[in-house]
Amino acid sequence: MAPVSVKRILISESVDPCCKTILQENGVEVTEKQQMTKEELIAEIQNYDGLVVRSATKVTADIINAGGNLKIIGRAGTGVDNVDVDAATKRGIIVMNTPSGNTISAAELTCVLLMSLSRHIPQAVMSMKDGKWDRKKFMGAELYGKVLGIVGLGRIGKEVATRMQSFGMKTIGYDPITPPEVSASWGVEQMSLEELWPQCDYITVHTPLMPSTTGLLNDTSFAKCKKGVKVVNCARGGIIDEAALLRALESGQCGGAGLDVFVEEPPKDRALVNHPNVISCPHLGASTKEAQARCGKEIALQIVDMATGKALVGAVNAQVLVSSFSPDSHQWILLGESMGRVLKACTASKEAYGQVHVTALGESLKKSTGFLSSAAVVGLLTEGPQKGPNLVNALPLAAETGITVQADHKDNECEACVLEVSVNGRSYKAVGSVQAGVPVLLELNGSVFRQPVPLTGHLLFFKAANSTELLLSVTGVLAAASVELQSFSASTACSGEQWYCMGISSLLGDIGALKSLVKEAAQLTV
Ligand SMILES: NC(=O)c1ccc[n+]([C@@H]2O[C@H](COP(=O)([O-])OP(=O)(O)OC[C@H]3O[C@@H](n4cnc5c(N)ncnc54)[C@H](O)[C@@H]3O)[C@@H](O)[C@H]2O)c1
Ligand SMILES: O=C(O)[C@H](O)COP(=O)(O)O
Repeated sequence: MAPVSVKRILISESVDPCCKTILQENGVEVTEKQQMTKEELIAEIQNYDGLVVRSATKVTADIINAGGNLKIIGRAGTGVDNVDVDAATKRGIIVMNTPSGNTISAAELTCVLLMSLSRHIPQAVMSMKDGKWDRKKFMGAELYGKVLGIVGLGRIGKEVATRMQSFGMKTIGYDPITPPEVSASWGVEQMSLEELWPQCDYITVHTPLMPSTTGLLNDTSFAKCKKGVKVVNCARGGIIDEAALLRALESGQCGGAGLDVFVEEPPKDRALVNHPNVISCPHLGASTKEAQARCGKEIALQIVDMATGKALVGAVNAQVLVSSFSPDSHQWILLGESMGRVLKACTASKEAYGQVHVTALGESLKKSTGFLSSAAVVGLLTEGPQKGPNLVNALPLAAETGITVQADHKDNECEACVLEVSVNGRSYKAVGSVQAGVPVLLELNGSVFRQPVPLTGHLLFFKAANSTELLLSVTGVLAAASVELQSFSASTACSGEQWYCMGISSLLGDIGALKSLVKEAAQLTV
């Protein structure tokens, strides 16, 4: 992919100083401004190409839309639920995170909360500070031999499991994606949630917050648990329904809760925090020197790699772009975009495309179907030289305008890209390739060019019946408009007509001057 120009970055939260240093060492101007109000951020964001946040900055659609130059939102951490990723994608902005930088710290805090719950450590500490010596009140229970249910067996879930196994806990779990044989290899037996709830002495959740995980532990699931079950939420507020948790604590169905995260942070409603069987932290899972140093460094390096076109790591909304960072991909992206623009010009379509079908031919393009189809859609949807769609938002924009995009790959001796579009029941087709590092057009609507057409500069396409006078007349029109002919290519005849392409020094002021000479004509700059 072409490097994304990132010159100015705003860091809106307390991110490790190494982030700023790395960005500055790579020529990026960095401004740090913390605790801005939403209005202040909206006013400020237009001055930046990038924004780096942790979890406290709510990067809402109105902030994203105010960022006219924004190209990248970097999350120095894991959860991106504070970023409106859909709004960013629509605006063509890459969102990236550093998902493994704080895994160990979050897992360790989870283990600390589990241990604290078993021995009432925070309550005992407070009682000591109060001058008491209460040995009876804080009778605990061993973790040894107890069952720990882990909901969400990703990075943190796995680290929690292996650590708590060393205390002799039996670890069971549930995850819809992690295969049971994988979790079994690190000692977690998977089962359905229905089977899991009644077996657990402790439950800890490690999923992202999304509709399917909101309220995972609720009145119904608490009712299925052992009486006195203890729960930990070090993932996101709301995965354990807060009102249901309070009810379960009050009834004794839940024997204790360790909470690092809340639906509202800081929580205005203090009922849970103040409950005697709740121990809580102000979202400290990632607050270690090591985690912050990792996340700060990783997000800075990821942004630098993206901006220099080296690699795309950690993007959560632009998977299709990952393979576009290989050294050869740049010219193929240009090809896809140029072919889209050629078909757009030659169909002169003011009507929406119904279907777009991109076929990547040849072994080496096997992983390129994603970015080739996005690039072709960029070309088809681009309206002029102004900032238009890009590889991040092309497919969502196509879907929004009712265009169906299909992409596939076929084995072929030579590498090529075939782009077919349908407009109003008519089909148009272009075939192109990259030859000697230059994107070229090989075929247009069934007519094969005798010489590949380099897709660069100002191009004039026209279709007409072959005749010697035709070319003289067309060059006459060019000369009259002081336009120089720079290259020429003609296709083989298809149904008695041929496509011609001329490289020209500038676009014709009035392409209508060719009207009486040709059947179809289009010009564009690529
Ligand atoms: N408290 C903190 O400071 C802190 C620090 C780091 C991460 N986190 C949070 O911890 C959570 C987990 O982080 P991670 O790095 O392990 O993420 P991860 O992506 O590695 O793992 C999440 C797992 O949840 C699973 N999952 C998704 N839907 C599920 C469902 N309905 N039921 C069960 N499992 C489901 C996924 O398949 C995945 O395996 C995230 O929400 C993250 O934001 C909090
Ligand atoms: O998802 C995360 O990475 C954690 O919740 C940490 O958030 P923080 O960076 O705001 O501490």
